[in-house]
Amino acid sequence: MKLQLALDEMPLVDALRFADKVAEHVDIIEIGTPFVMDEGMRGVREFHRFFPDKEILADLKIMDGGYLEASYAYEAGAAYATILGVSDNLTIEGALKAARDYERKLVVDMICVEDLPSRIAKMEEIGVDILAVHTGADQQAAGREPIEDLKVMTENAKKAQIAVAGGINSKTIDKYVALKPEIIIVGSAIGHADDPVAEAKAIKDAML
Ligand SMILES: O=C([C@H](O)CO)[C@H](O)[C@H](O)COP(=O)(O)O
Repeated sequence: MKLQLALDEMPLVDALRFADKVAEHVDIIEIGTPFVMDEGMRGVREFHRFFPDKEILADLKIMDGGYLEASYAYEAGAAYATILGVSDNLTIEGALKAARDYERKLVVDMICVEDLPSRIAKMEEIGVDILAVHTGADQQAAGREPIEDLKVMTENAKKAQIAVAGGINSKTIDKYVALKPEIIIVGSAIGHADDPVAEAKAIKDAML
């Protein structure tokens, strides 16, 4: 089980310093969507350069132009790029072709997918690598969390690896670990913690 640290809100230099502090507890470093919007692929390139031993994920949340946009992430050194599960199947197939051409992985973010079981089946038919259950920041603010969607995912996914994101922290980690996803994604709980190293360590320790 891998811990993915989502870096969403920091300027590049602050994010590099921050990641350096918590890196020993982290397996995948995510260049989050707001970060990518702010810095573009420079963020991906710099993290790949400074953290050659970590896998880098570019959270592009692709919605169109699957091959081209995923290629940007892989060219910059990302091991993973993300695409939205609500995208057209042709877009997902294009991004998956890019993943195969670059020998990297494609993560489908299932945020806002209404019929999870049927979309999971379609994504597995297309052959995507990883399916991510995700309760977004705005839904979190309305009191929602991803545990029920994760249960649906674990009951329905047959081949794809599973990731989960959405406000997970050291107090809630155990119930997510119990469902055995391959990747647990944590952003604000570590990024906003008084002691980010202790929070990252507590989360990673719960996964061991
Ligand atoms: O993907 C994310 C969100 O859409 C902002 O881009 C976050 O990186 C992801 O949800 C993890 O962050 P937390 O929910 O704060 O743990």
